[in-house]
Amino acid sequence: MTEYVHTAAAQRLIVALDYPNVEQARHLIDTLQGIPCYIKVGMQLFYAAGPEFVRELKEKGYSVFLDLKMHDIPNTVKGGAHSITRLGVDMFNVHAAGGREMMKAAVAGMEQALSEDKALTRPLLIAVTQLTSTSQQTMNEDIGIPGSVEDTVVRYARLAYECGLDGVVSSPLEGPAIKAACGSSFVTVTPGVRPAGAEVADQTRIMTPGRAIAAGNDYLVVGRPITAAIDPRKAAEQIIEEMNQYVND
Ligand SMILES: O=c1ccn([C@@H]2O[C@H](COP(=O)(O)O)[C@@H](O)[C@H]2O)c(=O)[nH]1
Repeated sequence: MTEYVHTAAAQRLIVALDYPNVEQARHLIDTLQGIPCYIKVGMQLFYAAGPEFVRELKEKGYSVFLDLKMHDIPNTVKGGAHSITRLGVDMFNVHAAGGREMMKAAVAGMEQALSEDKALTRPLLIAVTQLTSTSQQTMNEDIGIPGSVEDTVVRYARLAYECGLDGVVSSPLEGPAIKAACGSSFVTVTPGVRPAGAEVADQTRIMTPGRAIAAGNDYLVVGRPITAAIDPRKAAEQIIEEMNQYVND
């Protein structure tokens, strides 16, 4: 089989399968066949389809980000991290707002699963900082966190780093500040990506695919600009081409 033309860029695109059922999700997967992108399964699809669909994606050879954003007491998150790691996903997440003990418990749950089953590969465990739909005003006035979004995101990133996590979810705008604070190998996974002219919808902290990669972010999460496009494959390929201009193969 010939290798996909922009493999290095495609492997840094995470396509969000935000669908209500497996039929629609499978249809998109078929449409994207041959593109070596990451696939993200979030709450909508996981609550409808469960772990079986995650296993199906793994059997098809995809790298899978299970985006369940755990945020609960440490003991519960430890158990959740254990179960998720046993599923064999490549990336999963918790909310940094759950705090130090909760994030350490997530690491412990993951490590327990890895010690029980040596066939498992260690997933990336990342922490959500401030949702990309959250504006400066919302964070200050509704949520009640003072200061700038960037400072809050970096504070959460530092805490996640101290707890042994591999990286964070943030908007692409905060990527450079996170890397400066936590080091270049601390992974940034960035939703809030919109090609020029695309509908912004509920996202508030956004960047184009090219600028997000040029800013040094590791993975770009893209949902509706692909899933809601008239031609999703073409939309994905255009995004990958734009990313590719800033990726060193
Ligand atoms: O801060 C966050 C954390 C997660 N997401 C998820 O990423 C995708 C983005 O989808 P779009 O359609 O491209 O907006 C979606 O699955 C979110 O749950 C996020 O947007 N922001």
